[in-house]
Amino acid sequence: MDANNFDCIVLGAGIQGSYTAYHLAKNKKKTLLVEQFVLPHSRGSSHGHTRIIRKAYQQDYYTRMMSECYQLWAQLEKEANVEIYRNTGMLVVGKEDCSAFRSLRGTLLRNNIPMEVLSPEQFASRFPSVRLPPGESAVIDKTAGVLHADRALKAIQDLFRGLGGVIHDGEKVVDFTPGSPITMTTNSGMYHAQSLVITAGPWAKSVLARTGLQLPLQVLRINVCYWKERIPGTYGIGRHFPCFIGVKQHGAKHDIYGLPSNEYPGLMKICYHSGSETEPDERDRQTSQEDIAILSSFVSKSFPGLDPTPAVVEQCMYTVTPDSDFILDQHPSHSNIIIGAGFSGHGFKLAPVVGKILCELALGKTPSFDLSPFRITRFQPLLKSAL
Ligand SMILES: Cc1cc2nc3c(=O)[nH]c(=O)nc-3n(C[C@H](O)[C@H](O)[C@H](O)COP(=O)(O)OP(=O)(O)OC[C@H]3O[C@@H](n4cnc5c(N)ncnc54)[C@H](O)[C@@H]3O)c2cc1C
Ligand SMILES: O=C(O)[C@@H]1CCCCN1
Repeated sequence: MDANNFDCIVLGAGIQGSYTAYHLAKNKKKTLLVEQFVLPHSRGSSHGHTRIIRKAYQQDYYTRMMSECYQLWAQLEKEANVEIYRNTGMLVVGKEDCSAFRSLRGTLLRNNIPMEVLSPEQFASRFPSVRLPPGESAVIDKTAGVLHADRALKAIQDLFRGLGGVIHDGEKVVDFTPGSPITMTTNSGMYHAQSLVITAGPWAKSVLARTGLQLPLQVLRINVCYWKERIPGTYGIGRHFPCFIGVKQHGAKHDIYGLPSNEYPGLMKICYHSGSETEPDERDRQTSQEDIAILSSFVSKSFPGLDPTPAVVEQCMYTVTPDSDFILDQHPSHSNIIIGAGFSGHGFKLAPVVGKILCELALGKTPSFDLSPFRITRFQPLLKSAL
């Protein structure tokens, strides 16, 4: 078999593409994973030390997918012999009359997820360093915690290589011709494969536009802010401080979320679940600070033990769909082109199952989960191309 012929090519080595490639290699498929940047890199959506993992979701289908994700993350830890998940629990705080807050709590209850409902008195005694605004309620998702993201990405790529998978990094896909096989051209070679999985993160829209498919994806630049503890360790992972999601608190349009201080000692990560629109290659030209102003006000009201000016600001990108649900589907005109896109700022924890589903689609197997929430046809009225 020619060295440039593969069963499957995966375009994009973020967490979704890397997990897909791993599942394909486990299925004994000759797989090429192509990445435009030299690995590891910090120009997409999967870099950084930490991500939240949780079962608390508004929709049952994500909570159900998470059960298998926890098993697959544990399997990765075992196979790679690295710690990836750390249980911390996660506080969900919001108003009783907020439907998103009630849905999160309802999903936990309905699915028998280990959880706790805290009265304002219990909250004050358990979390004296956090102010719960009057009229707000809190629950804890006890399954939640922190994923060590950079470590996870490296681990899955190493395992993929160990299974005989091929990674070409620093190689940008510049063109591909649908067909059987598909022909893919990069800035340094030409390859053929029976199927192609596109997991291009913020570049998905422009990559797919080459096939005439215009997906309603919006790329947002996210300021990843770290805030200095006045007394180091107050909100520390070592003191079992949990992750949190503040559901539209203090009138904010979007959620605010945080992770205990860990990767940068004495600094707690608190971010806004939205940002400013950008082109992925222009990320650093976007300098809006609107979200930081919202966060500063939130920190001074709710986290009195933090200095309300961020000590470190890093950047990352979300690729969001109109309904914040993922796109996991076949290309409408080319069934051997599979699309994983639009992870809308919450896809990392789900990557083990996303990778499994994309692998199943690439191999023409029946997917293990109901994909109706993730189908491209839900955007039919928005799509410009003829499906
Ligand atoms: C600040 C922030 C906080 C987040 N918090 C959480 C969280 O707490 N929990 C959670 O579960 N999720 C979270 N997420 C979301 C999660 O990180 C993303 O959903 C996930 O990383 C998306 O991965 P991806 O593989 O789709 O994209 P990416 O990581 O961007 O990967 C796509 C890759 O494709 C490559 N590529 C693109 N075009 C080409 C080309 N033409 N040729 C070759 N390569 C190409 C890119 O270079 C890139 O490496 C967060 C995201 C951000 C930004
Ligand atoms: O996926 C998550 O768990 C977080 C929740 C808050 C926003 C960012 N993503």
